[in-house]
Amino acid sequence: MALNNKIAVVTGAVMGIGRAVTETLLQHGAKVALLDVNEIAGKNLTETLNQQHGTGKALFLKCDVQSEQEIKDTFQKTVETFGGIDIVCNNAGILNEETWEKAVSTNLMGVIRGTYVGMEHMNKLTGGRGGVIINMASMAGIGPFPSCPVYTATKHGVVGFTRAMGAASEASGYGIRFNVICPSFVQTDFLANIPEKLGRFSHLADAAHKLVDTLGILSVSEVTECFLELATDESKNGEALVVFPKGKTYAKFPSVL
Ligand SMILES: NC(=O)C1=CN([C@@H]2O[C@H](COP(=O)(O)OP(=O)(O)OC[C@H]3O[C@@H](n4cnc5c(N)ncnc54)[C@H](O)[C@@H]3O)[C@@H](O)[C@H]2O)C=CC1
Ligand SMILES: CC/C=C\C[C@H](O)/C=C/C=C\C=C\C=C\C(=O)[C@@H](O)C/C=C\CCC(=O)O
Repeated sequence: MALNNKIAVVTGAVMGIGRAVTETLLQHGAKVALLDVNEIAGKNLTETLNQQHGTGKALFLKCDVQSEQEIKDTFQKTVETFGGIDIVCNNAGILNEETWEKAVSTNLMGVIRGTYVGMEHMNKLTGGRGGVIINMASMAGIGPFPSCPVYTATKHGVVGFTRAMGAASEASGYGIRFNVICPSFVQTDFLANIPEKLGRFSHLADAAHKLVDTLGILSVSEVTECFLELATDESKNGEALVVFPKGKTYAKFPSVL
């Protein structure tokens, strides 16, 4: 699928990986709705992006992915402004083992909300034109990360949900592909103040930092390369693409059948 003239929604679009995904989409000729809780930075970024890529290519919409109503309203506004939705990147996520219910609501339920509302506009069976939904998980969605069990659970949930949605789409004819990216550590503000974010597991922060040293740190562009591959390659559906500094690989899962 070529990205030129496609319409995309990115959650958590103002910083880090979401911002890089947004910039990549714009560079490839797509129009992007940037959804984020950070209104001031979001508006400033969008002004800059419109100067770089052309007026009206980027649209900032304040949205907390914890709110189904805000997701519905902002996706609707995207459709009214740009004329449809072809690509959704459910990227917004936090690490906080203390306020763990917020982490579940943001990382897992936010992805499910964004997926289901996105489908209302994209599903070919209900008048949409199909497209691709790419969710942001983590390597912690593949293996257990002892210092952050709830974060691990949310990311395992995102991987399982996305794979199941890929299979459901194929079986139902939605015309939407569903894929998930599982990066190891990425150079963003997300990695700041890790011990504070681990709550009752802050005593395991040193082990987490050692893992960062062992695995190394990815640049956001290494993640956007994965995004581009999963967005443009029409053969990819229900895939989990794991990326770490050594390279990227499609995850293989044991079959229970
Ligand atoms: N940085 C890393 O090492 C890794 C990050 N990830 C995942 O990638 C995604 C993005 O992470 P980063 O860019 O590193 O984080 P970041 O902290 O740099 O940026 C997150 C963005 O999401 C927004 N956001 C947070 N809560 C939100 C909410 N409830 N609704 C809407 N927007 C919200 C923030 O305002 C910010 O713009 C997350 O899902 C994270 O779990 C996955 C693997 C590694
Ligand atoms: C502290 C969390 C910071 C960032 C989270 C982000 O999503 C990045 C995750 C990157 C790597 C994930 C690693 C997953 C680890 C596993 O698969 C484990 O099974 C490895 C085993 C031990 C880890 C060492 C430890 O923490 O004790």
